[in-house]
Amino acid sequence: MAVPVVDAEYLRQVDRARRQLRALISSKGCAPIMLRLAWHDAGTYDVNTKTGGANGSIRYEEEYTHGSNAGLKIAIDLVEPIKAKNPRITYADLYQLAGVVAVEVTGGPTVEFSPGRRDSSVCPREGRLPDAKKGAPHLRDIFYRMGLTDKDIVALSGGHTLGRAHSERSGFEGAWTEEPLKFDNSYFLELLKGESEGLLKLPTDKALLEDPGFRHYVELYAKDEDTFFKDYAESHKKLSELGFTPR
Ligand code: HEM
Ligand SMILES: N=NC(=O)c1ccncc1
Repeated sequence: MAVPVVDAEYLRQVDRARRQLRALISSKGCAPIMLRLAWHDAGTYDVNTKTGGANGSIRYEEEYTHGSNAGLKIAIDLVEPIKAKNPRITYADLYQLAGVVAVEVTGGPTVEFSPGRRDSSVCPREGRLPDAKKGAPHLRDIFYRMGLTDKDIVALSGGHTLGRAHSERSGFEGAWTEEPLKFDNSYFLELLKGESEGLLKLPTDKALLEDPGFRHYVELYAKDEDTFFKDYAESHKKLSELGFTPR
């Protein structure tokens, strides 16, 4: 699909959509699923073939019906009225803007947003997102394929400070933290605390503790929330621009 022309009107619609997303996400408490939508659209990127990435393809039934995307049609439908009111914005930009606003309205760091992502009608085959039942080697296979690093893997896993698992979607159940609508470093504090009644730790979450390369960052972020926020903002921007080069 065509590369969007980011002119004054496009930028005006981005500002308007940002305000509308803030209102929607704050009023509905849907920051977690919006962040998951943005990450699942972008996380299909393959740096070797330059396919997938933050291109809006998750809006197609072929992709949102992938097992790993269970539940995300809710987020896709929630943002559709904002797309209708701001038609110049691509879905690719809108989904990433929703992810950035979700982090902002829950008290997380400001993530820089550059508009201009083009929409694609090509859906990647299922299997590009991580399998929660696996461990460190799998995490590296998946995220290195995106072009991301160990630091990105741990910082971005901090996104599990928000929201919860739903057994009917993924087979897992529960939140990772005591305050699932507050973006902070509590995911890392809970990881180091060990098992807590009622809180979730996925096998992939536990892998961050068992692998020395990952554990270094878990301990850093548990100790220093400012450093977590700085590193998270950088990694989230990288994730949100997979397959896109800001002009
Ligand atoms: C590191 C590999 C990852 C794995 C294996 C993983 C796995 C999962 C699983 C199984 C769920 C539960 C889905 C459900 O049942 O509703 C989930 C939820 C979630 N994930 Fe991840 N995730 C990963 C990385 C990320 C990243 C990078 C982000 C964002 C930066 C993220 C953000 C979220 C959020 C916000 C939720 C909660 C959604 C809700 O409350 O509806 N995850 N993740
Ligand atoms: N955040 N990641 C997820 O929601 C997820 C990733 C892979 N499989 C199921 C769910």
